[in-house]
Amino acid sequence: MLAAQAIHFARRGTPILSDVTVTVTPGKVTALIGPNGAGKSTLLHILSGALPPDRGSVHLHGSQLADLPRMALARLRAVLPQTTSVSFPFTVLQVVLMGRSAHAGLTTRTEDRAIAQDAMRMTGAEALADRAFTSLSGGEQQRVQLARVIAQISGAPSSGARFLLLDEPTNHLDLSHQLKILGVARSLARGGAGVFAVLHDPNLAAMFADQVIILSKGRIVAQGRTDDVLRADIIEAALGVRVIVQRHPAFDVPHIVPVA
Ligand SMILES: Nc1ncnc2c1ncn2[C@@H]1O[C@H](COP(=O)(O)OP(=O)(O)OP(=O)(O)O)[C@@H](O)[C@H]1O
Repeated sequence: MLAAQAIHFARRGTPILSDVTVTVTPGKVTALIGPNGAGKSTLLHILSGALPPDRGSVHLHGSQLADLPRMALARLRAVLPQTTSVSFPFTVLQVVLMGRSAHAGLTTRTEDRAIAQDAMRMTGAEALADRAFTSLSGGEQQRVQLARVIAQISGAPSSGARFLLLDEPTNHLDLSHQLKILGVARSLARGGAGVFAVLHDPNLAAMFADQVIILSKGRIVAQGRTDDVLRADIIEAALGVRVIVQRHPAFDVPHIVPVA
């Protein structure tokens, strides 16, 4: 279990997060949605341990994040940031293998290479393995970074569930790859991982998440089962868009139609 309790965070005296309590549950996909500037990335950074909250606590398997050694933390949770930069022309395989450094240090074992290959296969990046990362398109780079974080939490069983924290994982992806990547996230969750994903499209949240959290102006306005949270009144109040919520024609999930 990865749990943030009563988080408060401010920058230069401006509150960014106020009294935020969330739980990322192993076996489930939790989607975080909310308008631009709501504090979603900030919350993800706090959940990852990269940013200490001003008040409140974050626990992973019962330990305070700040008490976990960095390498142990890196083996238990991987983070896909909103933007990543690789300036040296590493190959795609080298970038994905960087995800294994928390397990193998600077050496590459046969199993790390196999895990990297598997992760690249999952995200449709295997054909790119020998390309220079810097030569890839935005969507290709995103799929490689996703393979890197999947590789980071793969491998021999750990003492507890692992967590994937994804900030807009569908960024730059075409529709086919959006569905593929979120399908991979869901199957990793079905395999026992806890997945926390910042998403902008409530329909993708409806299709792939088990739980949805809506953040607005640094406060949680709704959280719970997808069906309970993705309601027209809640979405309209939080996102400021008039919507009609129907049932999806193909799946038993909400389908949100914006009304201009
Ligand atoms: N380093 C910083 N210094 C000052 N303000 C910051 C800093 N980082 C973020 N903020 C502010 O904190 C607020 C929340 O930012 P955050 O990136 O968490 O929002 P978000 O919900 O992820 O937004 P988006 O959907 O646009 O990515 C915003 O008003 C942002 O301008």
